[in-house]
Amino acid sequence: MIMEQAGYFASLKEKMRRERDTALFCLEEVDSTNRFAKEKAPECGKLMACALRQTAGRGRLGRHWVSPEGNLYVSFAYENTMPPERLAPVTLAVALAVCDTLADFDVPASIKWPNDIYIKGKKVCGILVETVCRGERIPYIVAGIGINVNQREFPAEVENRAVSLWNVTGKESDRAEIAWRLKKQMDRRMAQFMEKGFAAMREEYMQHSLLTGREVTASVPHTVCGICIGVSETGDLLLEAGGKRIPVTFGEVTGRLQFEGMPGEE
Ligand SMILES: O=C(O)CCCC[C@@H]1SC[C@@H]2NC(=O)N[C@@H]21
Repeated sequence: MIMEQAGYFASLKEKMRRERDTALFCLEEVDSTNRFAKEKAPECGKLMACALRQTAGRGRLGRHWVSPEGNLYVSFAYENTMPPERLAPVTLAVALAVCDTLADFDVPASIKWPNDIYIKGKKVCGILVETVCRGERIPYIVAGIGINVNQREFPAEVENRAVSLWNVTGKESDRAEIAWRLKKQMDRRMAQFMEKGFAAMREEYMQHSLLTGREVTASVPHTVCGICIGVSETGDLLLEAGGKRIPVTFGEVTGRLQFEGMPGEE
């Protein structure tokens, strides 16, 4: 039984009362908060949609995001002012907003490029950014964020890869407080991104980068194995292999992630 559930939405609504520029939706159950936010954005503009559970949560690369009660499932819609060709690294800005939020609760976390959030070598949060398109234009961006908060146990097939805040802190966390902080950090990072682009936050991203200095394998789409030397000003992952610098713009990267010395790592 998750004790904080009873007050979650009431407390979030209270905190959001003065945020008049953002429409808030608190949903007991929805297929996907991202799908919901994409549908509502043209009518409502800036919005925040939270759900207790999702029946068809969407993950990256067409995967399913299993969404039991106890965790945070939230999507934000923002009006986009960035030209489409400069928009790709917005997903990295969202990852930074999640790290900023977890830091507010004294939980240091790392980013596995492009936008998976890790604590102690295990994934605590997934991010899926989608767009609302009108012809050539992209009027809205939807950033969907799933944070494992009060889930205590994971299915056997993912338990060595997934972690929750409960696993890390040993206590229940207040989702309303986390959602509220996340909203503030998202507003800040999205404004920074729209105004100055990813280059303005690249250094901070690098400080959270889980892969830098590690050997990683990327599918670009052919498989490349190299040492990660960081992230470019346009948000590409940079690998060094065979004396060459190889930018990776999209796809899956893998590497040995349970190692020492990174923020939030053991
Ligand atoms: O790591 C991933 O594959 C991304 C997972 C993103 C999950 C979140 S939960 C809230 C929002 N709604 C969705 O349907 N997906 C995102």
